[in-house]
Amino acid sequence: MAVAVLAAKQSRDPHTQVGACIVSSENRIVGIGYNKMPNDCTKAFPWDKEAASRLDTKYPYISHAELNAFVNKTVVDVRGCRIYVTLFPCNECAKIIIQSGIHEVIYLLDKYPDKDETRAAKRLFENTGIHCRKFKPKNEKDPVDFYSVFGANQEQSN
Ligand SMILES: O=c1ccn([C@H]2C[C@H](O)[C@@H](COP(=O)(O)O)O2)c(=O)[nH]1
Repeated sequence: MAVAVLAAKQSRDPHTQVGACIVSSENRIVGIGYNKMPNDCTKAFPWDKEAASRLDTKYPYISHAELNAFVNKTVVDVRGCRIYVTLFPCNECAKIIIQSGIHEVIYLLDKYPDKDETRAAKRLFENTGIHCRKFKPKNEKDPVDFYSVFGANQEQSN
């Protein structure tokens, strides 16, 4: 999860930085990603959350952290791997996780539990038997500030 947090810090999304790290059954990191605009689109698209038209917001354009971790993978097959994500995956990312054969999702924060995208993702994971668990730092002295990507007090709210 520390690697996913570090990846999230690369994101230019001013509101929510997300990191993802795919790990093999032999505990090797095989893919890292963060939420970003697609290559060569960095300057052309807005980071706004709201606008008169959804087409003028960031949402239709962002390439999500999980997709980028999958695209960046260093192995042919990620079947049997687990994925560490700083944010509970949306339904589109859930589909990528399922289709790629990843069998476990470890998330840091479930920031949007009431969004349809999150609820659909949970249904997808439940139906496919993909195990999801919230990441728990091993102890308070852990040198990584896992929640720094979300700002203060996010840990308590979930
Ligand atoms: O599974 C997911 C869901 C979302 N993201 C990214 C997409 C956006 O850049 C942010 C969410 O922005 P908000 O301003 O918090 O709505 O998270 C992702 O990478 N993976």
